[in-house]
Amino acid sequence: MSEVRLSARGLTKRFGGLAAVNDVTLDLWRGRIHAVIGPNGAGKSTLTNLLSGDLAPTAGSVSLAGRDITGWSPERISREGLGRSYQKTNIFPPFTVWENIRLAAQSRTPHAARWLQSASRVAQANERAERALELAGLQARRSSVAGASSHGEQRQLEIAMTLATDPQVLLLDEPLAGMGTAEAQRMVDLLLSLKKDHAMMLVEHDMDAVFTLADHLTVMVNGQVIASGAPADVRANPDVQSAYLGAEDHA
Ligand SMILES: Nc1ncnc2c1ncn2[C@@H]1O[C@H](COP(=O)(O)OP(=O)(O)OP(=O)(O)O)[C@@H](O)[C@H]1O
Repeated sequence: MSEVRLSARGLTKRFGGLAAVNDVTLDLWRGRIHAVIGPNGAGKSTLTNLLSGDLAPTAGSVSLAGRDITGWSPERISREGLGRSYQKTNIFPPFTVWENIRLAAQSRTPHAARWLQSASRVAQANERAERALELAGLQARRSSVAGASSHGEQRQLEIAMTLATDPQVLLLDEPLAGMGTAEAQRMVDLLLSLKKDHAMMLVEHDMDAVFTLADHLTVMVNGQVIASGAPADVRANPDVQSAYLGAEDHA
């Protein structure tokens, strides 16, 4: 059965006089992909930063698995089960694919415990890394130098590094950016395969991918949610068509 893993209520972020995110309420459910779309400057990245703890909200609250995490640091939120990938690749290019994933798995260990790495902690990190490598379909690339991998493989690696922290919730910021058709299809398949065990929020400009992947679609314009619901209903909404497409023309 689906369950809410992450909830935002009345989330607002002001930068001076600008409300970059204005009273946004949304739920992320395990087993569902929730896509957030909107023209440039709509507030999608700011919303993602508020959910991950990279920004503190001006107003509103966020809860993860029923626990209020408003104002927590990104590291603490990550340890609590939220994984986030960034628009720009975050990998260590000279290291191998495996080493990158292994480092990400280790980052899950609290700082204080890293000096006292017991054999069981090392084994747990190795297990998480192994599982993430497999989930992301990167077994064949295990020993490749990350920086020498294709753009698509680097984005896959980033997802694997996020998975290595064992998240319940995944926030994915434009995972298909800069990909060719074949790479994009591989990423779509990967995201679909991760849906069952995760609650996922996807910020993406590739509309074909959005309509293939999304179970729920939210449209933002000027910091506000103008529509949210089943993708077919949202697509047919005249407000979305005029506001979103109208704004996109001027983006
Ligand atoms: N740190 C900041 N200081 C001031 N204004 C900001 C800051 N970050 C974002 N903004 C403004 O907030 C608004 C929303 O920006 P945001 O990057 O969240 O939009 P977006 O929907 O992610 O856009 P894009 O699709 O281009 O990534 C924009 O007007 C932007 O200029």
